[in-house]
Amino acid sequence: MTVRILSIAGTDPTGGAGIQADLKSVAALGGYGMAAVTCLVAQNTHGVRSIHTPPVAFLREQLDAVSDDVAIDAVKIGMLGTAEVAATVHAWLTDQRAAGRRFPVVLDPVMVASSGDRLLDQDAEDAVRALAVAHADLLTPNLAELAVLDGTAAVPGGPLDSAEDGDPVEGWDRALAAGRRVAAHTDSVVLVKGGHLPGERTPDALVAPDGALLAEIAAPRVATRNTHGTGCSLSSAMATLYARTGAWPASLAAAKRWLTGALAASDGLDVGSGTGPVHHGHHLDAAVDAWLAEAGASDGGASPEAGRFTDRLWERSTDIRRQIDELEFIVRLADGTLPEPRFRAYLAQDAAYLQAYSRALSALAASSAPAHVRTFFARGAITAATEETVLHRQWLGDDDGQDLQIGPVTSQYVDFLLAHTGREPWQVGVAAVLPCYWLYAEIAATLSRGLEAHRAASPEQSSTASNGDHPYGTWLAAYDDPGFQDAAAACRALVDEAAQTADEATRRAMTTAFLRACELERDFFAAELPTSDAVSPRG
Ligand SMILES: Nc1ncnc2c1ncn2[C@@H]1O[C@H](COP(=O)(O)OP(=O)(O)OP(=O)(O)O)[C@@H](O)[C@H]1O
Ligand SMILES: Cc1ncc(CO)c(N)n1
Repeated sequence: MTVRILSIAGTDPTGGAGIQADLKSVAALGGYGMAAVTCLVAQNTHGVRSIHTPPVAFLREQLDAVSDDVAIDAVKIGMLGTAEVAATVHAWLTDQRAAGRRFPVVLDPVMVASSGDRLLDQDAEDAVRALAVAHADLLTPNLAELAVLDGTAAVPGGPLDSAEDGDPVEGWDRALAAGRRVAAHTDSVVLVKGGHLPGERTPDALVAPDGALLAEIAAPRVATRNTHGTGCSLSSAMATLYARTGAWPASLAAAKRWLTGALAASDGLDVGSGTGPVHHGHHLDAAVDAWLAEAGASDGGASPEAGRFTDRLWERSTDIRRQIDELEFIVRLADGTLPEPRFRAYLAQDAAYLQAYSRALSALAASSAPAHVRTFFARGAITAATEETVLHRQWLGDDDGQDLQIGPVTSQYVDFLLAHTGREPWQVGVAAVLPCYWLYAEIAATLSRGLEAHRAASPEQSSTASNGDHPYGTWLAAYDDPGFQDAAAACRALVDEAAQTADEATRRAMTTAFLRACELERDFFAAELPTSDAVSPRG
């Protein structure tokens, strides 16, 4: 059944936060969104300009108009602004309960905007606390709001003590402790959010009134400044998913997956010049593209000449790239905790892959592509066959790979490349090999951040060895090399050029080949490999 979710919140005319973000989030997660406005906020991605609060009697009329007519499956409460508004919502909820209408209530205790602007009167804090105690099932404060609810905003040892700077682990422990106190006091589940902690991780956790830790999720921090409205969006997502499932931990797991994708795709939006919004409907792009393609329209509805073809490829690969970033293999490769046999097994497959890859690039060098494209890939074929193989030999010893068992993903990827570079138009071939350059260049950047964190954690090593004592430091450094990054940028430019010479059907084949290659890159990292003796240790 489609769940009916009512948001009670303030507005954001730029659509990134407040009620506008709530409606988008509810729709993105398959719910039916409704909204009653508490106050109108003149704001944009730079901050709040002014706030207009209509008479609260009118808010009550809006709420009654909804509840007199529609069965509500969950309520999300956002910005309340004043004590009077909070009391009005409080009274409406009390009347709903008295009338026997029970629905879950998610309260996002909005107090300060991400721009730093205050969104709640000082004297309204008590009214919000009272609302939390009486009616909330889930509270979703950020660290600053948690400190206010906890009454420890300026207290040493409170949750804010190490926010933004300081030790993230210690800060997270303090936040969890404050979350437990607030959960007990309000008899609500509290979603403790680590978005404002320093460091590479953005942990989130659910704590119950009895102090139990119901769930903890350590998602990687998405490198973007576009975080406007993440709190609004997450709390609406939680209301929608809980109405569907009745389970907070499952709701959080699904909501975080969606939100991480929305953050990752936010750079594809061009909304405002400050702290931009997230792309709520990022997962819908593919469906719309498919409908348009069926209708005979051009890719994505945009004219083929508008923007770079590879920008759209990048956007379409957002989900796959996020899945790669979240792979245990990648996370542990970055922090150096990947077991060495697993790394060696991967490299052995990669060595086999590179030999075939070199043949695929040679096929492009022998294709009907323009001369400068053919020379680029002729050089690439040599590089793949030599430099990268040398790197592998450092790790795999003199093992020539004769008795190596080629894994199923390796053969899939190799077959895919050889088929697309030999038998398809050259434009499709260059799109098929692009992920091997571009995704690796991007992942290398992510991994080298892991390497830097590692170096920072063991400074005494970094002065003597260039890569600290990170076990895979030399390997990581090779892909972060400027030469490799340049080759990736050049390959991307050739794909853009290829797209300009291609007809619509070929462009579609290019997109399909690129996305398939991205999936194969993901599967290659994720493959379960036998850590067999066929891979002999380095001599
Ligand atoms: N850069 C990021 N990468 C990944 N997740 C993030 C990032 N920034 C915020 N989040 C996530 O977004 C959610 C909202 O967290 P945050 O603590 O930023 O809330 P907030 O301050 O209430 O948001 P708002 O900016 O809307 O006021 C959390 O799940 C948090 O982990
Ligand atoms: C209306 C509204 N609610 C919440 C926030 C917090 O991001 C905001 N900026 N605006």
